[in-house]
Amino acid sequence: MELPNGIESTQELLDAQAHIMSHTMHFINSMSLKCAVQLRIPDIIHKHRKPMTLSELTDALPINKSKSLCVERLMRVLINSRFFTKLKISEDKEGYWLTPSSHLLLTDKPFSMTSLVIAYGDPIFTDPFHRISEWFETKDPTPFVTIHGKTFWEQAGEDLRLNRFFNESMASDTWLVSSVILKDCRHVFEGLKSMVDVAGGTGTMAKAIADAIPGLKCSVLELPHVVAGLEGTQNLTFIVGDMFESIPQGDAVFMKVIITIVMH
Ligand SMILES: C[S@@+](CC[C@H](N)C(=O)[O-])C[C@H]1O[C@@H](n2cnc3c(N)ncnc32)[C@H](O)[C@@H]1O
Repeated sequence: MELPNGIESTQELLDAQAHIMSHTMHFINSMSLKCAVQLRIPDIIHKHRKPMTLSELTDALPINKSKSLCVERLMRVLINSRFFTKLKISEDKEGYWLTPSSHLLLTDKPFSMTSLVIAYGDPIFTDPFHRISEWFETKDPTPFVTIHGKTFWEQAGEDLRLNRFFNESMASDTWLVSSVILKDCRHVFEGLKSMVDVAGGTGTMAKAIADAIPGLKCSVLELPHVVAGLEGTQNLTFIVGDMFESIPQGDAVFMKVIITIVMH
């Protein structure tokens, strides 16, 4: 067998093929994760309170039972990506159990990331990634604009569903991050009198910081559709504006998930 140019051994040939296959199929990991959240597999296993066998899990799932064999395949993908683990129940039985990551996929629990998984797995986010090469040929600022003819933020301003689920998913992420920041980096905010959270979403971070630091007044600069109907408090103010036009004065400026997402 003649090896292609640039490949020196059969092993290198097979490694290169596996490498390409792995990256080509990688989207299956994201979609399997989304499916697990939609089917509430973490909740079902958690509610069972002990490792769950394949047949117990299949019975508990709201699925067409003719698909039960595929549950095993789905769980295999999810175990491989460390969302679940398999534990021995008895000599000849194993059961699925949660990992630290799947504890964050329980609904209605602190730090739940389910809304983020669903939001980022939505076609509104994934479709533009199918069109990146086409976007490179245009002058459009993002692939989202190539598909929808407007920026993501403009679209969210017109589409209530998108606005709601995006804001919710950001708030859930921020809930977790704000807890860690206030636990480990509280000293950064101490002594400040005012702080502006630029593009601060629905104010989850600013509220957490303002509540934790006495004497600190926080404001959130945001687009109108994000803060419509939200009311501030004595130490939290919502300001409608465009961060590319002006940023209100403050002792400190806070930005989370802005530089890479909004600045282009
Ligand atoms: C990825 S989200 C991050 C939200 C928040 N910082 C968080 O981490 O939860 C980006 C935010 O930027 C806001 N945004 C986008 N363009 C903006 C602009 N020109 N001026 C102010 N806010 C903007 C969006 O409405 C959105 O809430």
